[in-house]
Amino acid sequence: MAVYTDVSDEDLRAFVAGYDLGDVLSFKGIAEGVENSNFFLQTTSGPFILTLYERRVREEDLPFFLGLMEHLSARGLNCPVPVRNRAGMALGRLAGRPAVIVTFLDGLAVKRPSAAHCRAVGAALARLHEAGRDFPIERANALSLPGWAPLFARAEAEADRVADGLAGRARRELAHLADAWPSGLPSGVIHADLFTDNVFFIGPELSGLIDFYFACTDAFAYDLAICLNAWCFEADCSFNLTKGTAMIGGYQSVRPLEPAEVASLPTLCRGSALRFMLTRLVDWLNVPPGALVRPKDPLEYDRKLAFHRRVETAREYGWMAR
Ligand SMILES: Nc1ncnc2c1ncn2[C@@H]1O[C@H](COP(=O)(O)OP(=O)(O)O)[C@@H](O)[C@H]1O
Ligand SMILES: N[C@@H](CCOP(=O)(O)O)C(=O)O
Repeated sequence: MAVYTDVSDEDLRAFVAGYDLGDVLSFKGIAEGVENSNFFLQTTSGPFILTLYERRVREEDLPFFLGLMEHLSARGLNCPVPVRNRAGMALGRLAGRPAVIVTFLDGLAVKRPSAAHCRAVGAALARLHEAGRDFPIERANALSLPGWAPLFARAEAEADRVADGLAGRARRELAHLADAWPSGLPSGVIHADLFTDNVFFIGPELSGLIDFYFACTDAFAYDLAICLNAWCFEADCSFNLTKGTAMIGGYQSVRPLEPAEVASLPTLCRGSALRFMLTRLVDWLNVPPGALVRPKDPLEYDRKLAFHRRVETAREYGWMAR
């Protein structure tokens, strides 16, 4: 359960009184999430989500995240939108943290995605990329190639305590990616964390996307690689080509990939796998005392990385430039 910061009833009521949301009916911490403290807030106006921004979120990035949700929603993408208080402000402060109330999205995350889910996610990702094209703010990806070595440095000394040889594998991967990382690919706003817990479905239909707090400006194909890693592997970390093909097909039904993007996918998948292995490793080794959080397994991404190392080209995956 990701609740790093407690909120007293008194503070909550005073905070909500600044909005036109009526009275608080119930308020409880949410048993999912890793990054921020999230609460389900029911008022006489309906359900909302209250988020207190924690450790990785820099306050200067909040206008990007909040503006992006408003921008995407205005272009027809179903995502939460920040609620403004009576002073017209979306961003407030609660329990010493930056805090925002956003609209509640109906739907459920899928635990075991099918190829049809993967296709729908691919299409939604491409729609997000298209809808973000005219978003006026840029935000560099702090968790791309230049960010990985400093991240690794925070975990290197203890990595082999988590798995034999992990430090060496990460070191070699960093060196490989420093040489092989592509540049000049089509870029724009990417979600950068579109995992299964951040996509909602109602029945078979994709109903909405949440959690834009890693969103940034980077290569569109890198976002697709993040999704391939998150959605198209089975529990035993074997890659499911049917799901991967469905996801890429869904993406291309909205935004055709350029040949250079297809050719770069294997490297982007390696980079994305290393990125999530490293953030999970750092989190695994640094759970804040008293935090209610279930850190995610870094070794899942070590295994995905091992798969990608064995498969070198888009042709070997069965991904052909179309
Ligand atoms: N707008 C929303 N509507 C409905 N549920 C939400 C919404 N935002 C967050 N949640 C719930 O809260 C959980 C954690 O949110 P998330 O943004 O993924 O947190 P974190 O950024 O801390 O990882 C989600 O898995 C979902 O269950
Ligand atoms: N998706 C990341 C962790 C970030 O958590 P989220 O709840 O914001 O998706 C991972 O799986 O490592």
